[in-house]
Amino acid sequence: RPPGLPPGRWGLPLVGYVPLTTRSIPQQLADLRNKHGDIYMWRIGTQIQVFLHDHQLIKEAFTRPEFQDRVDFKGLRFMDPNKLGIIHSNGEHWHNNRRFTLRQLRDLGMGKSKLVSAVQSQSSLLVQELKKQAGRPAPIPNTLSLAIINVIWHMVSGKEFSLTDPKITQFCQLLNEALEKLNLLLVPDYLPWLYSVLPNKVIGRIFGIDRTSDTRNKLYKYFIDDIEEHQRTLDPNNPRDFIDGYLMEMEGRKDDPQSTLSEEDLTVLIFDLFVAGFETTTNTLIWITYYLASNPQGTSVGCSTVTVHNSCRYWDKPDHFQPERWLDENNKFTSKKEGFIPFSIGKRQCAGESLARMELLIFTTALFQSLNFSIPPGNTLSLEVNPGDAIVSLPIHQDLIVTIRK
Ligand code: HEM
Repeated sequence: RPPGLPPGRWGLPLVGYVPLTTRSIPQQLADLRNKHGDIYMWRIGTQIQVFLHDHQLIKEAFTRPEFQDRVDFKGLRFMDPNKLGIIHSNGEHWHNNRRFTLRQLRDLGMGKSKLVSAVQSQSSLLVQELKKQAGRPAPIPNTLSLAIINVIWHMVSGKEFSLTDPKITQFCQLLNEALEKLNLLLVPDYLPWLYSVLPNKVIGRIFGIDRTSDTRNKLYKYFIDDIEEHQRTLDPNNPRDFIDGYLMEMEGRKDDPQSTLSEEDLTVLIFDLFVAGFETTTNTLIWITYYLASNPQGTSVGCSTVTVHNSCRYWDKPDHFQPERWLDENNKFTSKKEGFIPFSIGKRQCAGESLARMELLIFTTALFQSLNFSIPPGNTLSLEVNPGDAIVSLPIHQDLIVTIRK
């Protein structure tokens, strides 16, 4: 064990600390925090992972350049071999794409933009769909995922799919498949000695790398088709969307040897926007319906997924649903609070925060203006995190009853 490490879980040689428990990852992190304090480590496989649990500490660390680069996960290279786009890129390449993405998201989502109208129309379609299941126990329909996908499509390429178009259903399935496989794909990165005992081909087969590449190629096909169509129809005096913006920037810098812009990079960047913006927003909305179904008096809620959000240091009764904690002394809503960092802090903080906040506001308002959500009689609703996922805090899929508001 190297010196200077914080306390925590070390575990066995080669495999590290493997938790033999049904407790979810956030619950285990909370246990570790209670035992070891604000900084501790967990050796997962042979990789040492250090966790920080204090708002100020996180801020101090994540705003420093040393914490800006992504870990070089081999598993993720199967998704994106050249580390393009924004999520896996580093250095100048990442910096350029991040600046471009933030600017585009700001310009496309401003004021009463077409993007705001797209979010409003997708939320109305979802409400109509939910009305069809009024009065009977049923899970939140897949339409929610399709609506969130459509918002990102709209931003990226100025259009959206009809919800009955089989192309969007297939796209949604592919995206879910790619996201589900991410956990498995990363396993060999935590057990790197596997590469010296097994041929790459066998590792590829066991950990789903082959199948993930296939899923990735099918998803990329959607983006490549759209990029080609935009190249044919681009009017530089009237940029329509994210793709047009990128193509114009690429053209403007075509003689610049420092430029990192390319069609391939744009394809990965679009994929990254879906990876980062789909599951997060969809599941936050599902959590909102669950919390409101369990607490019919409630008015608004922010979904917290990390241990800081459950720390008594910042929150009185952190595990209680208390929407009034978001009101200041003058009863005014306040969205910024010490101990609330759902979009992270610092250099890598969420690039889509403004879009996500706009979507959450419009969808939540549309849903709760027309509908009530409740727990089916005789059932209980679990607000536990689905233990199967380590990356996003997924809710467990359960039935709710939708009632139409008079
Ligand atoms: C409720 C919804 C969302 C939540 C809670 C959320 C949260 C986060 C968090 C915590 C990170 C930092 C991850 C890290 O440590 O590297 C992140 C990164 C990112 N998010 Fe979001 N996000 C949401 C929605 C969105 C949306 C709608 C988009 C855009 C379509 C988006 C785009 C991104 C991108 C591009 C990054 C990577 C930034 C980089 O590596 O520089 N997110 N998000």
